[in-house]
Amino acid sequence: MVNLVTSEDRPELVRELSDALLEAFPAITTVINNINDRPTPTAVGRYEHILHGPGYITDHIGPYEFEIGANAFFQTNTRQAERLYDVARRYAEIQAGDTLYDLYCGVGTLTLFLSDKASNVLGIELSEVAIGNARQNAKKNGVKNVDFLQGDIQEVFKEEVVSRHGMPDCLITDPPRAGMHPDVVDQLNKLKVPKMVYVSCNSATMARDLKKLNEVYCIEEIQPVDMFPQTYHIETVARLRLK
Ligand SMILES: C[S@@+](CC[C@H](N)C(=O)[O-])C[C@H]1O[C@@H](n2cnc3c(N)ncnc32)[C@H](O)[C@@H]1O
Repeated sequence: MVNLVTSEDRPELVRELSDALLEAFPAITTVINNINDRPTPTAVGRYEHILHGPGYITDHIGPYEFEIGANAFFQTNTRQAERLYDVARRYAEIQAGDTLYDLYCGVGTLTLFLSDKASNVLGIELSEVAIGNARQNAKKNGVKNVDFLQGDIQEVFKEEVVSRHGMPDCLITDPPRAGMHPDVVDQLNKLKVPKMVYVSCNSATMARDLKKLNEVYCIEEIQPVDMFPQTYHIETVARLRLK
């Protein structure tokens, strides 16, 4: 996948560049143009044009195949991602009939990975592209016991959602580097989920959130996973249980 991020929407220029890239690198399967006309250094545009191919790539984690758009999150180290998800699965201790929530679910990776034993799984995610990919990924992998909600966790993860989808027996949270918004942490403390698994790529914000969650939950175990070899970055998984 090649994602051309431009500050202007100039189809005649990007088309020429896209054609040249496709000729020089025949292995490219899809080319996208994200138009970011805001003064921010981000690769996620306000909108995108698909210049070539389906607009997504596919990758595998465990037995599952995932479609991934340019604006959707996917773990960069696919081989280690399976190990990370194995730790999350071990910590979640899902029993037959369990209801599971997957907050910040991306393209539904953990949602599908943990769906086999659970009775139903709800994934919540901000990115429209990622949630579109997640729904498609569930269909593609024949997983029928999952549901996805698009929106900001802070807005969406409210009592109405719990009354509609059922009280979770276990909840996975895998927020971005900034960690969880304080309101989301408060909501988790209020909800009193029996088991929780917190996956994080930023130990500092995770420590901040765990300190608050520790008012209501015991932190039973923490396992680092080396997702970023040769760097000081580390992914961390924590197992929490209601006190
Ligand atoms: C670290 S990724 C985890 C994705 C997924 N669990 C995985 O392993 O592939 C964090 C995800 O949170 C989403 N996100 C960021 N802020 C959010 C918010 N306020 N509400 C909902 N989702 C959010 C991002 O789009 C991203 O997909």
